Amino acid sequence: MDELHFDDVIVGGGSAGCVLANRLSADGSRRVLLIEAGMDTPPDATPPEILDSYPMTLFFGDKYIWPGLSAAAGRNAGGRPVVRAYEQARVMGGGSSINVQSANRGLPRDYDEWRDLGARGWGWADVLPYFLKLETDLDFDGPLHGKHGPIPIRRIAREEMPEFGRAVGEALSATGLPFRKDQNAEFENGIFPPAFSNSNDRRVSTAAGYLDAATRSRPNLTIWADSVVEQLQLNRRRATGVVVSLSGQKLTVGAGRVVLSAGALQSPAILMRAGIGPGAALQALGIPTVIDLPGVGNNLRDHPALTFCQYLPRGLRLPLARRRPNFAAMRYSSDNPGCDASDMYITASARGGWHALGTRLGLYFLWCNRPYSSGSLTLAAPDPKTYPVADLNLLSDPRDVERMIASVRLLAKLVVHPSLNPEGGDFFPASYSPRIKRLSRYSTANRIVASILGPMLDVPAGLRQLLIRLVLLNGTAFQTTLADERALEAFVRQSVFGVWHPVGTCRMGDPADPMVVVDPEGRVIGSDNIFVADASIMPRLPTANTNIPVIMAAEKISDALLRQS
Ligand SMILES: Cc1cc2nc3c(=O)[nH]c(=O)nc-3n(C[C@H](O)[C@H](O)[C@H](O)COP(=O)(O)OP(=O)(O)OC[C@H]3O[C@@H](n4cnc5c(N)ncnc54)[C@H](O)[C@@H]3O)c2cc1C
Repeated sequence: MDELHFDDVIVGGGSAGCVLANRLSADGSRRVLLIEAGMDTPPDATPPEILDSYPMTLFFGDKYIWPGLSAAAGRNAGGRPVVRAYEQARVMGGGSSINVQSANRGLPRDYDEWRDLGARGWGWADVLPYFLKLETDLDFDGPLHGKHGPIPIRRIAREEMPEFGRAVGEALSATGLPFRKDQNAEFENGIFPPAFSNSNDRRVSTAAGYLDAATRSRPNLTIWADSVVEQLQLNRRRATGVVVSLSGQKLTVGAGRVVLSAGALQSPAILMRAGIGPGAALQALGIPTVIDLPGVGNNLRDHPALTFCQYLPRGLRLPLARRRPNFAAMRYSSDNPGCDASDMYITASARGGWHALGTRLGLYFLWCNRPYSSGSLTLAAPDPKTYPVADLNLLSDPRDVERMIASVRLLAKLVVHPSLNPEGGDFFPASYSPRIKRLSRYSTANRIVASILGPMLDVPAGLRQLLIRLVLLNGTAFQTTLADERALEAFVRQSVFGVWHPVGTCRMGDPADPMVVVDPEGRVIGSDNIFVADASIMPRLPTANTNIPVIMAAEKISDALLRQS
């Protein structure tokens, strides 16, 4: 056998790719190659910032992301796309190595919806065994929890909450929603302690959980890091291999099967460059169509989100030594006509940044968990070095913008609570504007700037609010925006961004549906041996962050691939 030939070539060692590498190589008769563009994170040499329970420094630097990647998020007042940086992982473990570690499954109705949209065999009863398989829940057991999987999941009990956790719980409970304990098994609305893929206050990525030392020592598993797949090679509808760029050298690797796990932006781009996608658009770029699949790149979805900060009185601040700052999550219903229940989500953290400014600020994420808007991903050029064009097209559906506006109002009302800080002027949008992003990067210069700005916030409220307005808000108090319907809508449209959950660009479903890209086993429609297993295949967003659903999907497709071997 040719030395550079593998039975399974997995493209992308992210949240999904590491799962596939483990599960497929468990069959000792198959030679498996995992190729990751970013650096490796072996068990004994994982950088401390990746292990850190506090992740915010990771994605405000270029080391572990695709530098310069951007996406159109909302539209400005003139209807023009607002293009913003869109951080996506480039490191072993992918998103699971840099994300916030929130570990949510979503709701049973999400997967029943996938099934009803044509993804046969992906209803809640079908996917639950894979949610159980992937986890070791450190807090709960019973029929809805796994105890033996590679990803540990834990929460911080209310009794162990620092003062901020208790205060924010009290503030959110003004909604009348009950406190609940387990967002992965209680499917009603409520205020939950967030669940995290984390053990002993250390991140457990899929690289850590699935590519442990024992798995890495399997003789039939080869792992190439710092290696970029530039091309999928085809003979008609069959993949024969991939072209890899490795330290400036190009290498061709033969493959019995190719599994694309390069994420929702890159997997469809790899397909399109190989001639699998919307025929007319490919031809316009001079790419001959091999399989005309109009759904490739279509159906790009993310949860529309906004972020806010609140100045915290001294007693609510979290010492930097306590790493994990997230203490509450609220799942609730907008009650907007025509919208599903449990469609909105708010999380609260006791730290707005890693520096002296951030430690004085609480951070609130607000997002719509059941958006109706969808966008698209297109190729700008056939060249693999040119990023695809991502248009999240957030808020194109009026129901999405209406719900975001109402939720901003709700959050602004809830947090101005005596247990937190009753001063309305101390609550203001962060929304990761370019200015806030620059200040969030981990650097000595920012440490110095923040160590000057931070203590300046501890002045009397009037002065502080003036400072916030002038330095962070371009002059206009947020309360003025809140009081003006049109200004608030313009703010929401301008500031909305995706919460790093792109999905749907290689939608899974019924092969008879012309917009479907992969069948329920992950096989690209019309191809012999090309599969997609990552966030791209999701027909719709789950009512949750996407990492745990991606791992579940990778487990399920691994099973299907093993059955075919
Ligand atoms: C900043 C951030 C915060 C997030 N927070 C959370 C959270 O708290 N909880 C949660 O559930 N979800 C979160 N998410 C989302 C979640 O992490 C993703 O949905 C998930 O990681 C996607 O998994 P994936 O396997 O589809 O893609 P990825 O994990 O992105 O993996 C794709 C991998 O493929 C590699 N790759 C791409 N192209 C090539 C190529 N041509 N050659 C070789 N390798 C390639 C990439 O480098 C990457 O490592 C977050 C994501 C980000 C980016």
